[in-house]
Amino acid sequence: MIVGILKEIKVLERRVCMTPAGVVAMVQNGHEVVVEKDAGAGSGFEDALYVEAGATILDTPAEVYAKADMVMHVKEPQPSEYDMIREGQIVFTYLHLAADEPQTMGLMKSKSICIAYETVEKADGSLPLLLPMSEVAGRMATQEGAKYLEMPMGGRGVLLGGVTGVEPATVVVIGGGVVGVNAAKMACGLGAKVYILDTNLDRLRYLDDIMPANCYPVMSNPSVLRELVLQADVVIGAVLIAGAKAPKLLTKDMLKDMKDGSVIVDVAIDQGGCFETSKATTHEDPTFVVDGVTHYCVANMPGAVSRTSTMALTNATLPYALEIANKGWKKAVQENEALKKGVNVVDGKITFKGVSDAWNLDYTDINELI
Ligand SMILES: NC(=O)C1=CN([C@@H]2O[C@H](COP(=O)(O)OP(=O)(O)OC[C@H]3O[C@@H](n4cnc5c(N)ncnc54)[C@H](O)[C@@H]3O)[C@@H](O)[C@H]2O)C=CC1
Ligand SMILES: CC(=O)C(=O)O
Repeated sequence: MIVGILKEIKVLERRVCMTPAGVVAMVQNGHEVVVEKDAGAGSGFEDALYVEAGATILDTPAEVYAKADMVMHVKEPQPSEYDMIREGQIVFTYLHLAADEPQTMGLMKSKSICIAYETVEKADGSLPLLLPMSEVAGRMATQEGAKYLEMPMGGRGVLLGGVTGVEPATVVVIGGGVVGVNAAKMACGLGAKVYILDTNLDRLRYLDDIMPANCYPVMSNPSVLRELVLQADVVIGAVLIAGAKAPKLLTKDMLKDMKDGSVIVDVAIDQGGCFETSKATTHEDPTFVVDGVTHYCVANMPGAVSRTSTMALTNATLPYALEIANKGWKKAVQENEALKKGVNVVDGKITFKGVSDAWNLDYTDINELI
């Protein structure tokens, strides 16, 4: 198979979807790899390293789309790319289609096979290709919260951990999954008072066992949330209903009673966001203020720490990319249930329920197509 590695084009997105080490593995398995010029430069992987690994460098995305059987990205294809995608081509990347109607339509029209990293799901419910970026985004969420609490950044001038004789900040994390735990771990390590909310009692029990003493796992419901966000200096949104739009948990009404200069970080923005006032921002202009509360809503947070993220992401995606390349998408999906859950669009048909529900489109069971 010919595998195409595209350069990211979202604002200040510097990750790349395959390291030179990944190219070596592809080539060893008998595949040809074409890499768009400078695709890895933002993560410290120059073109020469890809050539040494056995890849060919192409100048433009159009050439990569024209040549490859499977194209890989980190972020979703942008509108300028929809018409370059060929019928029957495999597109393997983050898609987040339940939050992006134009992209859903663009990919349906392309008649390609679109496999979303974020909906690949193992039998235990874990999301192996979302997990590494959730670890990064969770850890970053606390850093961003701490940064925007500083007075020169428009915050209320509170140090997350406090100091001797002065109480620490209160951090409320909504969602106790991978993002939530990583955010809470960082906030606890810095000495904040941390509440972590989830609706899954087993998960809360687990968090109660493993988290440090300054972390309080709490059952999430609207009245508890209202009470806690009023005390909060930082609120981190980290809920997920896999592949579906995020529920709006922090309402406009709650927001207006929050402390002036407090910060909310909506990590779930890639699934539409879990705060009513959220709208996606970019690394170029990451924040905006509503009712005195700073909103940080960057949909590709890990892009800011591109080298760490590229390595963490490709550690997870490479085995799946190799399986698709080695077997072809149909056989790979027939033999790997986790990968099957990643298939969102096939030949113009939506095969992921969360996406068809989000846009009122017909749903086709993937088993009818393989
Ligand atoms: N903005 C960015 O750059 C990035 C965003 N993300 C996003 O972060 C979100 C969270 O991802 P993960 O932590 O990996 O998911 P996860 O599945 O590990 O955790 C989600 C948690 O939310 C909980 N939950 C669901 N509904 C809830 C509710 N109403 N109240 C409280 N908790 C609730 C679930 O029980 C689960 O424990 C996803 O939307 C993911 O796509 C992930 C990485 C990067
Ligand atoms: C999860 C995701 O969309 C990202 O890492 O950008």
